[in-house]
Amino acid sequence: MTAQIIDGKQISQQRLAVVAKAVTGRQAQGLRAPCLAVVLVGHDPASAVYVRNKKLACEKVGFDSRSYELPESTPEAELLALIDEMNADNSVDGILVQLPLPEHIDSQHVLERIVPHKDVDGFHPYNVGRLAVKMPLMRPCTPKGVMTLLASCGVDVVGKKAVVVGASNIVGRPQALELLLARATVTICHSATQNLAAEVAAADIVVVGVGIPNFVKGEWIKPGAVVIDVGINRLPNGKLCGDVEFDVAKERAAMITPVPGGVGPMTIATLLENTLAAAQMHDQTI
Ligand SMILES: Nc1nc2c(c(=O)[nH]1)N[C@@H](CN(C=O)c1ccc(C(=O)N[C@@H](CCC(=O)O)C(=O)O)cc1)CN2
Ligand SMILES: [Mg+2]
Repeated sequence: MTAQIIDGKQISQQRLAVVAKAVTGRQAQGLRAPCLAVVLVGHDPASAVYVRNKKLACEKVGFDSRSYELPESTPEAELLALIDEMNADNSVDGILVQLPLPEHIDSQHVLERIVPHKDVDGFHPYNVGRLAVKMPLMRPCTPKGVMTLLASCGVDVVGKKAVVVGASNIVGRPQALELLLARATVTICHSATQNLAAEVAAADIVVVGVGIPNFVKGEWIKPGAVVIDVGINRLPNGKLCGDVEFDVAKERAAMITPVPGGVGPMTIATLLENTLAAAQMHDQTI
């Protein structure tokens, strides 16, 4: 079997077109365009690319965006003060602080400073907690984007055995909560998992986000499984690759996401969907 390659780029463009239409609709009603504030601290080259792509996506759908590019040495207190300003600013609907932050800044402090209704990344413990108690509000973009991909490809998650490899706050943990919300039977694997190959081999749906090239071997994949690769690794030759051994896995899976062009573009489309939702919630409070 050769897998269907899931085209995340195309699906993300369809989602962005829906967001763009909603912006035009808002403006026709006399409402302003949603506004996303993006904060980048330091000069991590990958983060700079992601932030630029987020700003371009905002332009594409007609959002306003504000950009704050702060030096690597920015004190945590200064960043917290900027967040306080944006929290209080009625013209800002969504606030995003690009991760990772420099070592001297406590990321959790920063993420918890954003008011939950402007937390379009869905990283505030309030929003993670809401997802855990089946009352999602702002949902982390990558895991929600994965659920959109699965739904767009007609994958029925209910009752399926889903295995999430990686337990990070950005991907693995919220991904497991999303899959549980969708009524899959979920296993989370991490660095202390005893027999990873056997766990993966039992899965109907595998989502991998560990940040190690080719970490999940193609021969572990159950024939007919759906494989979602969240990893984005830059190889010494400059090429990008995921966390799954793609060439072998694609000969066993029913569907698989490529890297690039799979989950990555969905993360940005979902961020814009969350920002639109934040603006809609904001309309209801004024
Ligand atoms: N505040 C946040 N920080 C980080 C997040 C996040 O969701 N919020 N996730 C990642 C990085 N990320 C978004 O910020 C992200 C990563 C990759 C892509 C993407 O489109 N990738 C492309 C390839 C792009 C390239 O050429 O490098 C793809 O996979 O096709 C979008 C967003 C960590 N930080
Ligand atoms: Mg830190």
